[in-house]
Amino acid sequence: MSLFLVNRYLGEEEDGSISKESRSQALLAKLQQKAKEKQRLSLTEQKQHPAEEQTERQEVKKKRKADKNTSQELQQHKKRKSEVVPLVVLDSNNHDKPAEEKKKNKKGANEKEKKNQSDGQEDTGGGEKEAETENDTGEQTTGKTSAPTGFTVLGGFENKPVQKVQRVLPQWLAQPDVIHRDIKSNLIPISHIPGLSAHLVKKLQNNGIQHLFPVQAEVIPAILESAQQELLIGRGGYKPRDFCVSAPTGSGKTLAFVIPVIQVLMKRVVCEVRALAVLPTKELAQQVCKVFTSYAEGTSLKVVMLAGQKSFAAEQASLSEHKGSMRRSLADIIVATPGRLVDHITKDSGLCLEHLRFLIIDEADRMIDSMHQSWLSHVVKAVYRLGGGREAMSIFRRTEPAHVTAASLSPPQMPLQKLLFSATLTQNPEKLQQLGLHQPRLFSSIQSPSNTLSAAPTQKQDRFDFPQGLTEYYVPCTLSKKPLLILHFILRMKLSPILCFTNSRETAHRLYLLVQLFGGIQAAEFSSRLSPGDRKNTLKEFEQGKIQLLQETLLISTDAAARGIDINGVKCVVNYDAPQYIRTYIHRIGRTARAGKAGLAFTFLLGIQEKNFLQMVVEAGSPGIQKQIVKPENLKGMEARYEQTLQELANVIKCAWIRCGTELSPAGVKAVEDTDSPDTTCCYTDKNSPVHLWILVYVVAAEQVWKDEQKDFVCNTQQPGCENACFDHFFPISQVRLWALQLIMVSTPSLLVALHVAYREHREAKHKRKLYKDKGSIDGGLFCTYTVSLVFKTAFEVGSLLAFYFLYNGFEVPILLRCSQSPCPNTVDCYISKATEKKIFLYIMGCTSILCITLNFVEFMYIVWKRLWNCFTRRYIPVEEKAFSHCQPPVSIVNKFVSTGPTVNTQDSTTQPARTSENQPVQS
Ligand SMILES: Nc1ncnc2c1ncn2[C@@H]1O[C@H](COP(=O)(O)OP(=O)(O)OP(=O)(O)O)[C@@H](O)[C@H]1O
Repeated sequence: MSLFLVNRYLGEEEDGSISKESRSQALLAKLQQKAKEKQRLSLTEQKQHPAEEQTERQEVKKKRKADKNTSQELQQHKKRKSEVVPLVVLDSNNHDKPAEEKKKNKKGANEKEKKNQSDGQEDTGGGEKEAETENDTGEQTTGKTSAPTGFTVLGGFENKPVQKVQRVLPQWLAQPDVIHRDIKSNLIPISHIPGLSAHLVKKLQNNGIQHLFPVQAEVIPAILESAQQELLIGRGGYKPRDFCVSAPTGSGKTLAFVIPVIQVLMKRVVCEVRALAVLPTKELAQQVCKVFTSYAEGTSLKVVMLAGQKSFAAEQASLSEHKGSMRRSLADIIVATPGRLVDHITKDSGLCLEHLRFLIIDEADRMIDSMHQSWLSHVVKAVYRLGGGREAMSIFRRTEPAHVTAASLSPPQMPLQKLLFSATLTQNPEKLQQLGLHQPRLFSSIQSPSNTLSAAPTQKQDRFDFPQGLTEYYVPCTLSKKPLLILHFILRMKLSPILCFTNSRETAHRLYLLVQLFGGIQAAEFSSRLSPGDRKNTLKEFEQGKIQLLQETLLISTDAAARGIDINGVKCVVNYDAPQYIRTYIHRIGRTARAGKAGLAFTFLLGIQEKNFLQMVVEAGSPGIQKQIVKPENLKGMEARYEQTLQELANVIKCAWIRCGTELSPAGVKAVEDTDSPDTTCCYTDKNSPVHLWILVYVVAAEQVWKDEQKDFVCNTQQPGCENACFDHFFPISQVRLWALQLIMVSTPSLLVALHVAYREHREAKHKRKLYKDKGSIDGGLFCTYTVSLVFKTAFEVGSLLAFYFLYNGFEVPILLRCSQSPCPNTVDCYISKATEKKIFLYIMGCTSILCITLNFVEFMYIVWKRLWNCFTRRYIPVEEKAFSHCQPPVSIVNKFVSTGPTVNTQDSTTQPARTSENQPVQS
């Protein structure tokens, strides 16, 4: 019925020069004028066709009457059917007709309306007609035509297409302080940063930092300036503005808040919690806590972490101590995860946030997503806990932020300043609103149309910035080829260390087992399967593996390591499974190309994923993702071994099921592997087992040879004691016992190795995953144990051999011995039984010892040589690898083994290398 269509969004009428008031006045005048015109028109029409109208009215009346009858009938019918609620049909005209008929009517009405307009309103112009046809404004038009005659039509101006609402960002979001994207060419010397304390300058220099990155150079002075009035009040008595920082991954955001917060808090007198950094995961909290601790060293500031790494009680003890009724805070800066933080707040564990000055929210977009946990409201409540009573009058009185008025500003207030950091900060004001920011100021490196007030209305998603040194590729593949591809990347393309992301922990685990069985790669798994402690160790070992240049290193991870984790020296990130969200993609690939370095990111894409993924990446503002096709020939060499590994994996899984009867765990798999494989570390000790068995047989045989030793030692004398003295002289130590002693001594070092191996197995079983390298290799501490054991074994063998030689006159066992020992009266003749047999046995023992010494020596030389060889081959990196490590455009390295087929974008052609010897696989 209503014909007022007021377009609230004035789209094309917008003119920057016209003020809002004048625009609305103009609109009002226009509306009034059009209403008058319409009224005049309808009056004229009424005068022109009074007879027609009369007939029409009668017809309408008749129709209504008929409708009324019908509706009454219907009502009665329905009443009869169910006597529940009487149905009142207000307008049977449309409601009782079938849908199709209604549509027809509508359409007809539309057409009629259009005709009327073209006939009667020639002044509306073609453009409007077009607009009406384009936009299906059926409802409004129907409303217009179905207006019963006899009513005064109000307004009645022509329909306009409904304008799309333009996204107009608040000014602080639309016009941020721009941060340079290129780190390398925008380094700022520390000395150029105003207001940085000497202590921090020295600390930075000690940590090898001479220049600050652009984000640090912008944000640090800004935060320092906002805290110029020390801790109590903001500048000029006002609350300081909150800061939001959006900069690419690896651009140094952590230091951008650590440095100013430390500098501001350094001057505090009483220890109270004044800074709280909230991070989404334990690993991140740990990382940030480490940076805070490092820069707080040498000051009286205390940093405490609340992330569940320690027990709740231990964390509680680290927060405060009580002396009588007095509470003393033990923390100035707290780094926490939201869950644990809320635990401490709600359980009143002694965490006092009443003096909180800085609330740092790192990975802010993720933290906004976790807002349903209402951690922020808990924090805010804890901060403004001081309510009525004595404190209300205090100078430190804090009230929750509300509208700024003269009254609210009159008492000075200790402000709570929020600092938000993220590489993918949302530009959605509704989301940001949840954080209750106070006059926020945005620092951003994004140069997109969204930075202008007339943001593109078609923009479906936020745009983000990508690290400068990053080169992105996608690799079209099939599901079955993915494992082969990752093996190819690591073994043939030598892109190690690789950080490989999967979408689920099951995929991560399966891939990990496969790579382990394939061999030649030091792989580790990082997912929620592991305990936090193990995750920490895994990251550490992965970094160390890279430092030690041990082997090809691969970390297979779920998105647990996608955000914020700073792993030193990751050359290449592989998205084994394509990420579903652009933010996930940006954070994953951001684990490489950090701090201005170069890096590669590969995404394996199935045919079905290609279109959507590429569209998502391009819309997010990627500088360009290139296509790489790995030729099937390049994978051929590995296929046989891969097939074999798949079979092995199937067997291993089967055996694990049979033996363990449980879910396949690395420990279970290892147990099966160890028994199935002939070359295990356990077998180093077991390898000696046949030898020992053989020796045992000897011992038993020797017992037979020597059992009559003293009984059959006969001397030609009656003098008591002489025979004993002579036997002792010629056999100072029983040969059998000496030999047994030799066996014990030689076996002891092997026992040490066995114990070490058992300890490692115990650790792996405890942590339910494989912690050590290949079964056959003696790595880490086991290498030392094994080498020491070899040295000792050899020494014992040599010692026993010498003992035999000197004690038994060079393995001589004569039949007749001449003895003149006391108490023998003179020289007497003594006879040894089975002398020749004993001599032969001694020779065999001697030869066995010599053989063992030789074997030990050869083995020792072999493992030392192997170790040296590994170091040698690793130290001398092939020229092309060196080129890569010196940040040459990584494209050439990629193309060493990757051929480019038909490409999607033109950049591909530039990445195609000439087929030279350099492009051949580097065989180690
Ligand atoms: N001024 C600097 N000079 C040299 N290295 C720096 C500097 N600032 C930071 N770094 C190093 O850069 C790396 C990345 O820094 P940081 O982890 O703070 O990045 P980020 O922006 O927080 O990344 P993300 O968004 O992934 O969390 C770290 O290893 C850090 O030590």
